[in-house]
Amino acid sequence: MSQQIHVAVGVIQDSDNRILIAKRPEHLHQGGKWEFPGGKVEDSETTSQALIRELKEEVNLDVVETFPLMEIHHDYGDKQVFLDIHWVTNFSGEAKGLEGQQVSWVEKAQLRQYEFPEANKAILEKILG
Ligand SMILES: Nc1nc2c([nH]c(=O)n2[C@H]2C[C@H](O)[C@@H](COP(=O)(O)OP(=O)(O)OP(=O)(O)O)O2)c(=O)[nH]1
Ligand SMILES: [Mg+2]
Repeated sequence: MSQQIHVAVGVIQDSDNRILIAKRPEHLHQGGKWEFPGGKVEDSETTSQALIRELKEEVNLDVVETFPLMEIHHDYGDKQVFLDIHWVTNFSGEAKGLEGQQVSWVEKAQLRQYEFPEANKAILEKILG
């Protein structure tokens, strides 16, 4: 039986109400699709510690405050994920793809034009209403 992967995910919104998305490198699971930045929660850390660490490592942002948004369990067949998703509206720094990935600030109304992993459909429903 394969283990579920616990992932801390940030829906990062700036003062113009734009959302930060990043393109997953092709060689990764769900590669080539756009995602909300985040990554695996390590055994030694809380979800919020993981989120702070991942957003610094991946997109160069210093998180100040987060609020729980939703939790999603999804089975991709080859991988089971538990996405622990938080709003991030309070942060500092300039967003940069520090792992070479493309990052983009997108108007909410434009988000549906991007291809996301299947599990993200519920996130889009929630934030777009
Ligand atoms: N970050 C993120 N991951 C997502 C989203 N939607 C979704 O299904 N996932 C899945 C894809 C991956 O299977 C998993 C995240 O794992 P990952 O490999 O990117 O984790 P990581 O950033 O810690 O990367 P790694 O260096 O440990 O490999 O969650 C999303 O919006 N953001
Ligand atoms: Mg990641």
